[in-house]
Amino acid sequence: MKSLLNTKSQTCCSTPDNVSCSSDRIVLVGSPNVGKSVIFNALSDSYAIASNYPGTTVEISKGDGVIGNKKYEIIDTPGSYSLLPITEEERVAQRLFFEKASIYLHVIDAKNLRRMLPHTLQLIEAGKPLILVLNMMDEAAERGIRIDIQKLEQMLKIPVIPAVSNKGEGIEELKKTISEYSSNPQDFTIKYNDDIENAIKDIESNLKENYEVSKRSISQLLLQRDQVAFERIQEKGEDVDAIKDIVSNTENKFNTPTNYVMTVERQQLTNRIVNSVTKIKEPYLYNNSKATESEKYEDNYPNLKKRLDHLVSNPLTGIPILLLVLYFGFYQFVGVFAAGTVVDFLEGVVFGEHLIPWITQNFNSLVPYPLIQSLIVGDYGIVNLALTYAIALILPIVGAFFFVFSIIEDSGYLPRLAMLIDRVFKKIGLSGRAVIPLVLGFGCGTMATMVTRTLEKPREKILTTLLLSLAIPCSAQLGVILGIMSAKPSALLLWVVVMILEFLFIGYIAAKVLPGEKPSFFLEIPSLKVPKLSNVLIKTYSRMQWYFLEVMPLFIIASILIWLGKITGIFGLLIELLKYPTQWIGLPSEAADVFLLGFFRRDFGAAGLYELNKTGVMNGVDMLVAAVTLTLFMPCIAQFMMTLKERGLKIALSMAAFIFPFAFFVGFVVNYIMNILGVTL
Ligand SMILES: Nc1nc2c(ncn2[C@@H]2O[C@H](COP(=O)(O)OP(=O)(O)OP(=O)(O)O)[C@@H](O)[C@H]2O)c(=O)[nH]1
Ligand SMILES: [Mg+2]
Repeated sequence: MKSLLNTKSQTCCSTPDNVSCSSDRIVLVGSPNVGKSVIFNALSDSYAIASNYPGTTVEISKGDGVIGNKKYEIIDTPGSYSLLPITEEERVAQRLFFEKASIYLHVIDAKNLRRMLPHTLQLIEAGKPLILVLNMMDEAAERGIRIDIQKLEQMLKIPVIPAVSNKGEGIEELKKTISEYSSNPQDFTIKYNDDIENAIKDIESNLKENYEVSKRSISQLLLQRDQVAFERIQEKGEDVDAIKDIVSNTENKFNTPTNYVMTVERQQLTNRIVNSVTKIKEPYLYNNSKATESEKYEDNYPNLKKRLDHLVSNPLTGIPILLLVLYFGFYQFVGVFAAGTVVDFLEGVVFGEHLIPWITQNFNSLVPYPLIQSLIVGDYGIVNLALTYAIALILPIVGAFFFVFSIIEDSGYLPRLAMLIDRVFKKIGLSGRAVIPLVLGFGCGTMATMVTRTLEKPREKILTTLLLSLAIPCSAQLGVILGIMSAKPSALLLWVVVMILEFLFIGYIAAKVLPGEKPSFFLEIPSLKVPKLSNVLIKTYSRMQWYFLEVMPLFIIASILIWLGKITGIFGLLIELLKYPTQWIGLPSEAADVFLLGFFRRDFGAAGLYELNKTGVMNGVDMLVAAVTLTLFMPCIAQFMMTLKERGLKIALSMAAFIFPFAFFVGFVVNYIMNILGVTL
């Protein structure tokens, strides 16, 4: 699967003369949502999505950048809180830690120094060439926090650069510091208690090989039973058993896990540093010495934002606001405007009246072979099906969705929505964290399946992947369904109700059946921000580009497969077979075509439904049943491949085996109930 992000990499040969050819690396690390991707974008020639919610970056992205007159490979990593990873994407960042890098940039949020500095201390101890970027200085200032940068530099013995990276402030200074950086390993150590120190020394003396990080630092990781560190020393052929003995002996000396003991001591040192370098301005100072750090900040949060924050987070006002966002953002803008007005114009006028007749005519006169003609310009040919659907139908809908989604994500609304929904989600075995991949699923299920990496527990990942495959329609499908059914609002409403019930029902049952640990909910809540138009546009563009590159080849492959299926007769046979379940759920047999298309892509099927609707063979109830069945249907090929990649063959196949009969079963039940009640729509 292609990376979500552009990874342009040039060879040294293409470097201009005045730029030295080097493979030096700059690695950006730090907690989620501190601005790493914004800085990556400023330093490199590539683009990584930057959003106002934690866990935007789930894969490493690479780009090249010229700083001073030297060329660097720049690497953006998923957020990680410390050197000890918990989630999968933190592990991604950690693996890189054992590789060579010329410079590490630790990006932290200046208003959360106390929480983020322990990670800096770990990086310094690892002997990595390090620059500390104190980002979000504007928000720190807003809360009355003053940081003495020079003093912090002296205490840590590394360069510290204050920045407001989304406004470009501090970037030039950062570049200058990078180009002047002379990588002297720092002689900075945190002194732990004697038992820990002795264990560290013992482990160090057992490590015979050379590493890219200090032995002291590896020993500390081993002492905390870090998996990646153990993998690393095993690869190098060290005496793992002897080291494990030291680790267990040390653990026996404490009542609490070694990891905890060390974290507390590191935090104490951090507190001493933070107390001596920061000042909170008087008017902002919270007059309660027992208040926690976050409570103090809470009090310093500007008033308007605080009120708005309260409105969106409190269920009484939050739920109506959510409904308004859904109605205007998704129904009106994506459904009515993009899937209705824009698609009608593009598909009906631009493609239908001009482009397709023109291409067909010219092609047919140039290539007089009917077989080839049907492949290229036939009803299901590449031009009619792949190009028209991908460009005139799907692209505007996906674009509109990502435009709205980018505004929402940039404002910081998503994590608040996660908090709001957490309680309901607990009942279906999920945590509020799952809101982000699930909402993203309304855009593109493939992308969303990848984002399930940000979830903590395997069980929650499986559940979310299943719900994404089963119950969440992607924007292309949603757009088409909204477009068709907006003519029959009651059918649309019923469709929404059936989907919600089914989502909750499957979630509830799956949560009961699936073994595994339940998720805890911990999500950092970023500040509310006014979304920046340029940021929203560039994000929408980059996601559309990704979607387009992902979709286009699949559409073309699907067209070819359909063509092959048609000329070999396999297609006809499959349609005949599919007619049984189709009729069983009360639909006209023509709908079998739609379901077969749905095999190739779910939105493809929805587009088929759109065509079928135009012929007028289906009534309101039929449309409802078809839309329900199709939404539940197997996801598109791309999403299936991603599920396979993220969850493995066994789980992906089990999901598929469940989804197919289940979709028809629900279609049957809906049709049955409608008939019994004598509903006409
Ligand atoms: N106020 C303010 N906002 C910033 C600053 N730098 C970045 N942001 C915003 O903070 C949010 C997070 O930025 P990202 O670059 O996505 O953060 P990240 O560290 O890559 O996050 P993950 O990929 O989730 O780990 C975005 O909305 C940025 O526009 C800053 O200096 N000040
Ligand atoms: Mg990022």
